[in-house]
Amino acid sequence: MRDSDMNAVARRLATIAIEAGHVLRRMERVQKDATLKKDGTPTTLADLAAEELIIAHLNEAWPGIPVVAEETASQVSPDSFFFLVDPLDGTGDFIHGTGEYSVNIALVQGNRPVAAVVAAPAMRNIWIAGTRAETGAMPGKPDDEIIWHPIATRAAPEQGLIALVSRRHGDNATEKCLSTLSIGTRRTASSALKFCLIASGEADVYVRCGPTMEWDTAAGDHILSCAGGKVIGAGGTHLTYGHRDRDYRNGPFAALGDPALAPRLALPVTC
Ligand SMILES: Nc1ncnc2c1ncn2[C@@H]1O[C@H](COP(=O)(O)O)[C@@H](OP(=O)(O)O)[C@H]1O
Ligand SMILES: [Mg+2]
Repeated sequence: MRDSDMNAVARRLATIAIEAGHVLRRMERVQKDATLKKDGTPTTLADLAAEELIIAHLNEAWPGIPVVAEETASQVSPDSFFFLVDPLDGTGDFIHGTGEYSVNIALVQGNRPVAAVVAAPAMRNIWIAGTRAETGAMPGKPDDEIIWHPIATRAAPEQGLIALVSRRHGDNATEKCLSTLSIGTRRTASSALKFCLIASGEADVYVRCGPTMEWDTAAGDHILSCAGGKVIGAGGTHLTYGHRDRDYRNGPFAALGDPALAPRLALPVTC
């Protein structure tokens, strides 16, 4: 695949995420019974239904590219290209009805994402990136045309940064890290929406020192990076993907709208 194709790939990923989003919306009122996985996070029949649909569509569109998806990750190995899929990021929010859940799909080449979609079906928003980052309103029907608008991050203000924090998962290391920045406002948000809000210039920083998985971050990382931001791990380097050896766990990271904030942060090396 060529670089120039990635915007087309992102649009195709959007149609798949929208269809999965329609499945999730239909199941919102009826499928809230959760089972807890080994890591203590919940999963529902809706996670499984959306994942099955996404894998089928990805296999049809790009046969031969492995799909590493949250609920079935152990059955697949990454290759030079592979997809990372979270069919329902923010399952807790899906269950509790806040609407702040998302469908995340990223195409990874080597160890970095090259095309991505984050769709928030209940909020009716969608974000994509190939080589450029764009947003649109989620259509009522999967085939309806989307009007895409370019997005960009904002320069960090000297004082009064807007920080996004997880609604459900906080920890002391994250708080310590945030205390080194001049945070003016804290807003809670769930799932990969946090990356997209920063990519759209609505917030400045999201620090996460507690556990997350590669499928939670790859799509948001790429959208934010294409919008002018950066997602860094300890040492200020980009996050990398495809680490089957560590069961696709991320280390601590910070998502920044303005990469100039990076030297002000001291992330711990492990979660
Ligand atoms: N103990 C843990 N181990 C691994 N991942 C965890 C975790 N606690 C939370 N997460 C991740 O955090 C995500 C939710 O993020 P947020 O708190 O920002 O909404 C979950 O997404 P899922 O709902 O897809 O499982 C899950 O992947
Ligand atoms: Mg999930």
